[in-house]
Amino acid sequence: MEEERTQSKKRKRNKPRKSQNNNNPSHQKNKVTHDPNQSSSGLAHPTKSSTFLDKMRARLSGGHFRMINEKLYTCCGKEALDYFKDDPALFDMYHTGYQEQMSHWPEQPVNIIMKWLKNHNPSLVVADFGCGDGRLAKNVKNKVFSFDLVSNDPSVIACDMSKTPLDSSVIDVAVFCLSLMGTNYQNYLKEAHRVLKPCGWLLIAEVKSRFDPNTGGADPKKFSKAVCDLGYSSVLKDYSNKMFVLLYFKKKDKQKSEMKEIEWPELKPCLYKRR
Ligand SMILES: C[S@@+](CC[C@H](N)C(=O)[O-])C[C@H]1O[C@@H](n2cnc3c(N)ncnc32)[C@H](O)[C@@H]1O
Repeated sequence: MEEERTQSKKRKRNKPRKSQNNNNPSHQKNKVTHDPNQSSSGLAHPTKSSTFLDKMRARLSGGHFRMINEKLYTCCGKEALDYFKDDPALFDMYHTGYQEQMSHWPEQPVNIIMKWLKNHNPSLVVADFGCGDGRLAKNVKNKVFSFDLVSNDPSVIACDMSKTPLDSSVIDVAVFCLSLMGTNYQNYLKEAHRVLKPCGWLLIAEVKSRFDPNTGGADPKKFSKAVCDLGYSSVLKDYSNKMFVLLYFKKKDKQKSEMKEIEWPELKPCLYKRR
């Protein structure tokens, strides 16, 4: 019972209250609010207090983002799916904060993956696992199946990416761009292996600190070995970017008939600091 109460407290801590959802335009649409900075002419004066309010709003929004981000890194895919099903507005809140964080990165990994695809045959069929706003699909000529926990766009398929609706061996390139978030991340890579054709590509972009053993991150060699044991060959590891690593694997042509137990290293959550 005590355990249950603690769990329930934890659940509450991991969820911003729905009524606090000031950042979601859909929640604001039908709301009439009184803004003390609004003059009788209806034009807002950029007063000191509006700057203060803006700062407070930004702080609240940043806090919500960090809370949702931590939740996604500390639960399995099924729980993450239920979390957003319960309140889809949290997904917009997460992505507003995520875009804010990414705006401070000198280079976005999704752009590198776009360039890679543009340098390869556009007939390659792509699956974007954890596609976010589906930017990859919108910027390449390839046929892209985009998956995420919530779909705000008809081109995005909402699902837990450990179980996509794709048939086996239909994909040429599987992309995970900063999306190995769940505690069961290995199930996402297994799903990618199932849907990839023999010799298909697996491209992984991940936050560098998650693969830095000096700061509590996983040993990249152990991660790479686990992926190879699943049935891939490592083709290239690119550590040149300050913020993220890019790992390129190819699915083996022939799979071993008996699979040995794979030792997956734990991937630490990527928690963003308050700015
Ligand atoms: C950090 S964002 C990156 C988005 C996009 N790939 C990019 O690079 O801009 C990670 C995305 O993975 C999604 N995600 C995490 N776990 C997932 C799961 N189990 N199934 C589907 N999507 C998932 C999140 O909802 C989020 O949109």
